[in-house]
Amino acid sequence: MTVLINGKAIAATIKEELKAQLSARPRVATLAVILVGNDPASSIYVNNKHRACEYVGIRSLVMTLPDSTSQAELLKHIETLNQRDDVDGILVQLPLPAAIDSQAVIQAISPDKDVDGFHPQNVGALSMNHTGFLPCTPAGIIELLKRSHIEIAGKECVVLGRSNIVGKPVAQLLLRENATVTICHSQTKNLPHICQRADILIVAIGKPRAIDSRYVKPGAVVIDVGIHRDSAGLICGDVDFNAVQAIAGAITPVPGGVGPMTIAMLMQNCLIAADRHALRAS
Ligand SMILES: Nc1nc(=O)c2c([nH]1)NC[C@@H]1CN(c3ccc(C(=O)N[C@@H](CCC(=O)O)C(=O)O)cc3)C=[N+]21
Repeated sequence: MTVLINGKAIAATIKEELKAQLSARPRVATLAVILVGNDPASSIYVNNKHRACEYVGIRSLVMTLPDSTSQAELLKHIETLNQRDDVDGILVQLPLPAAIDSQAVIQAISPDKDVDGFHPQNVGALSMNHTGFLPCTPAGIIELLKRSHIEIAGKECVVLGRSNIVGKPVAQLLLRENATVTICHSQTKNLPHICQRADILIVAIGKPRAIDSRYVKPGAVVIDVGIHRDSAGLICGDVDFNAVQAIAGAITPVPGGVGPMTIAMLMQNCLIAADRHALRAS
């Protein structure tokens, strides 16, 4: 019997917990989100984040800037938000227009307000097990495994993809949880063979339905980070769900798997940011 890992339900539980904690704080937490341009997927995600904020009781300020915004203008907005004492967390939705250097933008965000966990200081903190902000998708994956009572310590984990926002940080977090971790990428040889080793397979390659049953050991846990809209308009992941669910021990659906957990972890990071902010001010 394959277990369907219900990220939507687990995320709802976490948001419920955060709502209770936030309501006990004397000061309302505030997240500022900057969206540059009008990519339809980005608009959906930003909207989902805004709705989650409203639900848990975080004040959300969404700043929508035109596609023509210059890097200098964007940096000026970030600097203003860095200085504002009523703003606890700052998120600049990615991807940014090609004319803007995302790395420069990420580095401009105060590490104390970097609720995405993308600033080099927070990336370094993750690899050294220091206090920082964990990136939301990787943190959401670990939380999904823990709340599904899936043991990580000692397990063979294979991560497909080496991006800065998912592959590399989720590998770090799995390592921190005492897994044996292999990271695979576009130049990995014998990919199906290596994936077959995995007790836990994390797929973050950005290719619709690319991973089928040849990559999966019977009974393995499969976590699908991808999100795509196919030619028929259906939302799908990087995993061919219908093919893999027959063989996996547990699997996340898309939608309703990792995506909602990313947002729940963002809400958690906002609470943490607000608490640390209050502590610094006291
Ligand atoms: N600075 C920054 N931080 C991010 O965290 C960030 C980003 N940029 N850029 C894009 C990716 C992607 N991402 C998602 C968030 C929610 C869903 C989500 O809510 N997914 C729903 C369905 C969404 C739908 O209806 O399309 C689900 O999987 O069930 C998906 C993807 C955050 N990202």
